[in-house]
Amino acid sequence: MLQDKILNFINGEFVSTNKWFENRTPISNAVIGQVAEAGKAEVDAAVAAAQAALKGPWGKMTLAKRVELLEALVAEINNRFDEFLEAECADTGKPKSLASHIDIPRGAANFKVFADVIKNVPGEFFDMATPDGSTAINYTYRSPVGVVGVICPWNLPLLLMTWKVGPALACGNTVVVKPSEETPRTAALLGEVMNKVGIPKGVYNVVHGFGPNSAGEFLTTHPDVDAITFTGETRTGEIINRAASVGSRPVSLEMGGKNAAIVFADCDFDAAIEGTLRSAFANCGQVCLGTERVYVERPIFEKFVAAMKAGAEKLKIGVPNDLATGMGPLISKEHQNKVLSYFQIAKEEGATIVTGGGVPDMPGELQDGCWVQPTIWTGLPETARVIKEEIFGPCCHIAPFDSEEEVLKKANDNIYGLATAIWTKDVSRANRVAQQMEVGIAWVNSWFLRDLRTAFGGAKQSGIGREGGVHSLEFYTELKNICIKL
Ligand SMILES: NC(=O)c1ccc[n+]([C@@H]2O[C@H](COP(=O)([O-])OP(=O)(O)OC[C@H]3O[C@@H](n4cnc5c(N)ncnc54)[C@H](O)[C@@H]3O)[C@@H](O)[C@H]2O)c1
Ligand SMILES: O=C/C=C/C=C(\O)C(=O)O
Repeated sequence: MLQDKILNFINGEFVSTNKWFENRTPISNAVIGQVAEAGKAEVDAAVAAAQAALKGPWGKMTLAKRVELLEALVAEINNRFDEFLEAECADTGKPKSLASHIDIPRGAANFKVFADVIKNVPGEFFDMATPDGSTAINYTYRSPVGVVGVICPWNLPLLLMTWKVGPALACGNTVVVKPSEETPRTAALLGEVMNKVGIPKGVYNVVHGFGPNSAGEFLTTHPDVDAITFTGETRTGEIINRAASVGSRPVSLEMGGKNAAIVFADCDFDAAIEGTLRSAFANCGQVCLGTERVYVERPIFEKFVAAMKAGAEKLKIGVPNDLATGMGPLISKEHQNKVLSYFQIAKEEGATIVTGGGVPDMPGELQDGCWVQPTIWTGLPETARVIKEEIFGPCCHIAPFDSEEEVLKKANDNIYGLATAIWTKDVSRANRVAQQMEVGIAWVNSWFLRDLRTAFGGAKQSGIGREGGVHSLEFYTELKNICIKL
């Protein structure tokens, strides 16, 4: 059953306020709930609870017990899998077939992987000679950074939130989470799970609201927040980076992308088409790692465009519960307007519209939903805005190329540097191109294939820092060197 009132979660309790905002489902744009917006007072209370928890039972807990609790979280998320699925699909409109494979299982896996990391990570040790002929030993010790402010986007709400809350808790921190105003449900539901498994009060807190002059700003400018981790747009990340600079607090930023796929003529054609269709249209194109620029070696260009067109036109646009649905709606009317404005810009820039470019006909109440067609363009110059700017919708431009040098230059000519997908059977070339791509993540003959122990993050304006596996420890712990003269 979906809740009609979505509350803040502070110090182990669900907290209402006297200011509410609407929770809408993008499949029809209907209001399906009301969310209690946290003001300064609630953010203060959440941060104070998180500070207190650091000094309480959580701070004193053994690593073994913490790991046990994280593993209990995994089990309880899995117990309540269907509720998480329902909540995520209500907020986002994404197909259940997608959320049941990606969003919710990763919500659980994000706790498991960091429980394992923290159990197994070794420290560093150096033995040294001292000037007086004696010796000293140096070893490292990791302490939590403290209260971590977690600011989340709406595209993969539970997945991206737990990708930060998992390592934060594994390392012994406490958190105050600000979910996106578009997708408050799963963060609130996780509060119930925290209580059920016995995570001490104040360790996990959720404050709902917006960015400027709301919970987001109150949280990131709060002097008792010790570190801030953010996923979202680059422009918002810059504001958060400035907020974090007050008090010199550590910040981790996972931001926008304008990712290029590079398809060589020797690729496994069917695999390249399947992967590129997924990377352009999965989650209605609302994946930071998604492909919006495709470069295809000229001998297979026409064939590739035709196969992409056929694949896009086969995608069934529909509601979450329909297992045949291949693509849901965009997140909101505001975002639909943004994406449609780029569809218009593409026309004005002189693009050839291979397929899509508008709003699909939807029946009944779905007419008011935030739908757009999967869209493919060709024929634009590299300077076009739809090739330069992140759109975050189900669309891509496909351009031919003739040489490796040319395609590398084009693919790298962007302010973003998050991810790439390279399609070729030539392993030497794959390695050469991957090394020269200015990105944090390079996939070869795959896309969104995630081993959670690997480093994840962006180059250039796509991010600062890396999270994942032991890399997360760099951000979520304070590394201390202890030197003992013997
Ligand atoms: N690199 C990655 O790992 C990654 C992953 C997912 C999404 N993204 C990016 O996220 C974007 C889509 O998400 P979005 O639209 O929710 O991003 P957004 O930047 O609009 O919002 C993200 C969060 O920041 C909050 N926020 C906004 N202004 C704020 C302020 N002044 N102070 C504090 N908080 C503020 C929002 O309320 C929301 O919770 C895309 O650009 C996408 O590429 C990046
Ligand atoms: O939309 C962005 C997707 C990010 C994915 C991850 O952060 C991940 O898989 O850990």
